[in-house]
Amino acid sequence: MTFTIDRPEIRNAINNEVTAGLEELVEGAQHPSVRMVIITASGKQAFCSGGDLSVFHALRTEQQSYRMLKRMSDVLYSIKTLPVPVVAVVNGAAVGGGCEIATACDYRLVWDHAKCGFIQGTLAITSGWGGGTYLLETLQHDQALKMLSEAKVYPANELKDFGWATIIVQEDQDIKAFFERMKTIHPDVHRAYKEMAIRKWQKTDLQERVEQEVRRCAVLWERDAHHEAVDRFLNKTKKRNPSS
Ligand SMILES: CC[C@@H](C(=O)O)C(=O)SCCNC(=O)CCNC(=O)[C@H](O)C(C)(C)COP(=O)(O)OP(=O)(O)OC[C@H]1O[C@@H](n2cnc3c(N)ncnc32)[C@H](O)[C@@H]1OP(=O)(O)O
Repeated sequence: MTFTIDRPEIRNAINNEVTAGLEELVEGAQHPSVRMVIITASGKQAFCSGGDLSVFHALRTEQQSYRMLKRMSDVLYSIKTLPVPVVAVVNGAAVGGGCEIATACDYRLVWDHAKCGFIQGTLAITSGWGGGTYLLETLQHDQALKMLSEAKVYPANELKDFGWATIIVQEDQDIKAFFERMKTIHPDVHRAYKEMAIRKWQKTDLQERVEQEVRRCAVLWERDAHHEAVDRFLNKTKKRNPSS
C-alpha cells in the first residue's frame, strides 16, 4: 500500500485532511494481503514540511494544541506498530513533523538532494508527534540528542553516516532494487521480525513515552516564544507574496 502526501505547493504540510488520510491508511494496512506500506509525497522539493502552520497556528493554548498533537501521535504510533514493514521514500526535504513521520517508519530511503531535520527547536517547541521518542529508539543516544537539539537540517550523506537514512537514492532504480530484495523474502518472515520489534516497544512502554513527549510539547506550544516564532515564519511568506 502506498500513501502519497499531495500538497506540493505547501511542501506537503500536514493538515487535518492528511491526518484523516493517514488514519485510513492505518485501517487499510491491517488487511492480511498487505505486504508492505510505503509513505511518500508529491514533487521533488519536499517529503513533508511538518504541521501546516497556516492552520495549526490558530491553536493557542496547551489544551488546543494537545488535541492536534495527540491525534497525530496516535496515527504515527499506529503506523510504527503496523504488522508489516513501513518504508518512507523521502523524495525531498523532511522537516519538523515531516522528519517525525519518516522516523516512525522502519526504513528511510532518502533521495540524495533531500535535507532533513528536527527543526522544531527553532520554533521554541520540541517534537510533539512522538518522533523524538522514536529517534531515541533509532539512533545512538548522543547522535539522536544532537539531531534533536541542533534543530537544523542535514544533507543526505550525513543522514546516512549517522544511521537515519537506510539508503541514499540516486535514481529510481535504487528504490526498485530495495523493494525487489525485500520481495524475495516470504511476507511472514517480515511480519515475524516486525512482531519482535513491537514486543520490545510494548515492554519498554513506548506508547507512554510518546504521551509524555506530546504533553511536554503542548506546554511549550502555549508560550509566546512559540507563537512569535511561527508569526515570523508566516510573515516572511506574506512579505514575499504581499497580495496573499
Ligand atoms: C505541528 C507539529 C510540529 C511537530 O510536532 O513537529 C511541526 O511540524 S512544527 C512545523 C515545522 N515546520 C516548519 O517550520 C516549516 C518549515 N518550512 C521550511 O523550512 C521550508 O518551507 C522547506 C520545507 C525547507 C521548503 O523550502 P522551500 O522549498 O524553499 O519552500 P518555501 O519555504 O518557499 O515554502 C513554499 C510555501 O510553502 C509554505 N510552507 C512551507 N512549509 C509550511 C508549513 N509547515 N506550514 C505552512 N506553510 C508552509 C511556505 O510558507 C511557502 O508559502 P508561499 O510563500 O505562500 O508559497
